[in-house]
Amino acid sequence: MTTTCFTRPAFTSRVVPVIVLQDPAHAVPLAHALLEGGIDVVEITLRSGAALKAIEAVAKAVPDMHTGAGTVTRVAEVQQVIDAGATFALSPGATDALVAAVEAARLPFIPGVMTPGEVMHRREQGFSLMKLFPAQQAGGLGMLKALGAPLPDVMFCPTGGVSPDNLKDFLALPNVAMAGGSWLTPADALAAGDWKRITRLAREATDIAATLA
Ligand SMILES: O=C(O)C(=O)C[C@H](O)[C@H](O)COP(=O)(O)O
Repeated sequence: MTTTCFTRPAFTSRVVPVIVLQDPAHAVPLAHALLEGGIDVVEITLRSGAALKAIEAVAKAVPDMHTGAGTVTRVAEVQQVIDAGATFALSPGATDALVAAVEAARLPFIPGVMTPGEVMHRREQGFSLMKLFPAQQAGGLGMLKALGAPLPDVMFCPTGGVSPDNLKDFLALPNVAMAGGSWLTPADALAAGDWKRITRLAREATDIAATLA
């Protein structure tokens, strides 16, 4: 068992916002808006130049938020996100070098997978929770049901094509721990500082998840 794999994340939300921030000043108000909507985890992706500063801001100013770094695809990024204050990392895929780096750094990590072979490879390395990406394009609900038959001990966070319309179906599957998506933090809402809209989107998602509790 790797020491970095997730068995059960510390956060309670079954919905993970996948966030691309262009302005680090948006990070803290966004985190508060999500918390107000019942979401206590963020995946701040390294898909913008503001990402590390945003991670640092939330980690310092919003202790109730579990701050994850997303789109961690390079070994050098592991220490960068740790230094910024991320408490865990996620990736759209994974490499053995990246797994070795998070293992050495003891950073909890959710690797991305898309095929049964990749799932078996990461399970062999001790991971029991994996990001199915791109979830919808990879087969969505049917793919998860198919994976669950031979590999029932692996849990997934489907990401990619998840929306309020299919969120309940994903979360209802026995091998889905939580689901991620960008719909919770629309770029226009971030740009406008429309934090009430962000809270509404979060509450909508957490209410959907609560129907399955
Ligand atoms: O950046 C990463 O590390 C990724 O894993 C990609 C994101 O998860 C998807 O781009 C989210 O997809 P949507 O929710 O359909 O917008």
